[in-house]
Amino acid sequence: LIWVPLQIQHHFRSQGITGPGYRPFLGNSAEIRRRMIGEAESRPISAFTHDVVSRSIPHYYNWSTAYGKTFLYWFGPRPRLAVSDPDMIKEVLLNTGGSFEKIPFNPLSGLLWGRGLVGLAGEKWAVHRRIAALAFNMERVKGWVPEMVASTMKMLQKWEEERGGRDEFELEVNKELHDLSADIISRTAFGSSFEEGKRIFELIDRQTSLVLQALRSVYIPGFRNQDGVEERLGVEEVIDECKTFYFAGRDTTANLLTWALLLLALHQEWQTKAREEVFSICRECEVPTAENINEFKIVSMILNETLRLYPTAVALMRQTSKRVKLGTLDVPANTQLYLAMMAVHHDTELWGADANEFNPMRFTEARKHFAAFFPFGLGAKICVGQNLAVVEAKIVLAMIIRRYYLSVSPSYVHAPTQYVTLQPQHGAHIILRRV
Ligand code: HEM
Repeated sequence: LIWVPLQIQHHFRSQGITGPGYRPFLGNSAEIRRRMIGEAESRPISAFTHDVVSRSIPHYYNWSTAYGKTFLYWFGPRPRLAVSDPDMIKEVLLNTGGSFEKIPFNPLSGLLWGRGLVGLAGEKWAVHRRIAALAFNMERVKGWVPEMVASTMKMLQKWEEERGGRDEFELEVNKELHDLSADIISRTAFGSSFEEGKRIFELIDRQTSLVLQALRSVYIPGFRNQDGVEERLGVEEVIDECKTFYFAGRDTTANLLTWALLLLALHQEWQTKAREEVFSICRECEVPTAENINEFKIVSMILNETLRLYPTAVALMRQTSKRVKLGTLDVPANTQLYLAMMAVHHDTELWGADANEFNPMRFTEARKHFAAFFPFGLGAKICVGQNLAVVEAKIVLAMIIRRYYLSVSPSYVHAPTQYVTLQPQHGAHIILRRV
């Protein structure tokens, strides 16, 4: 617990990589949690700026300022290399030689995730991945558009009741969008609705074995592999995947939509542009359809810019399975890698001097670097629910801005915080006025 970490530290120092220094047993974990995150979370950002890296990932911000973009810190006795160089990130995520693996879960998280796609490795992962990719392919996702529209309609009707004839009203949209996102996953992937599934989700949240009985309506297809043999998941495996989709898909999509609404409420000019686009596309049909999903160019740019500034996944983790070369570095086996997505997305060297500004126009230009933007990950383990998330986000955003003008409420406190995903610590208070 002391000798090996010091040796590893020395190994990195001899290659020019320094960091906060190993502390026996806990490493730097306590410092991160108590001092840096605790301090950052106790203070909101005074104005609604998008220069939020220092608040959202304070340990990365403080240490990269002190030690450089690549530095070494300690998660308990495990070395963790923080990386924000896009070439190195590309090397890690696109590697197919098995040099970089996902970090195995601790037993508690393993209970929740362990046997689903997020926690699996090797051949088991490959089988689950093929089946999940089929379940979420674009054709299938497009077929779910009427379900997404129905869920959103239901939410908007509730909002109208809330408005109760007033010109304008205030809403905390983060909670609303979590319920909506849960409803959409249940209707599409599980074939039930959030109301019906509420009890199921409570049970999942508490990790009880009753999940089995509750998820009867699961539909996850089989898959015929190259040799024509059908690959099917067992009931238990399907249940684990449903839990995975529910957890991996609900908060991420809900928070993407929350940040997008907040950004449009702040940047009125883009709200107007987006609304004009929605009106011009959905002229005859009141609501978006599967056919016009691809026509939402401005809405897409806005969603990308939202994911750049407020990436819901924040950072990706891997670990080296053997001694590897990463860039010019010689990295020992079992080194964890913290791929600082949020820092890359805000990097002025990659995005220009206005990297902290909201400017969806930047997505009309070719990107400087392949790995400058990776909100859904890259390579073989790229988000399997990306199609669902993007189609859902376009539909929900289009339907909301078609119906309401948005502005930021004076009660909104800008405090992006990482709680698994990136979320507004004190909620997202928006004032809505009927269009
Ligand atoms: C805005 C919404 C979303 C974002 C930003 C997002 C982000 C990500 C990222 C960054 C990864 C890669 C993790 C890694 O490489 O370590 C990932 C993987 C994954 N995502 Fe998403 N996700 C979103 C929505 C969804 C949805 C809607 C679902 C399912 C219904 C989903 C299911 C998954 C699964 C199962 C994986 C693991 C894939 C694998 O290991 O093969 N995600 N997601």
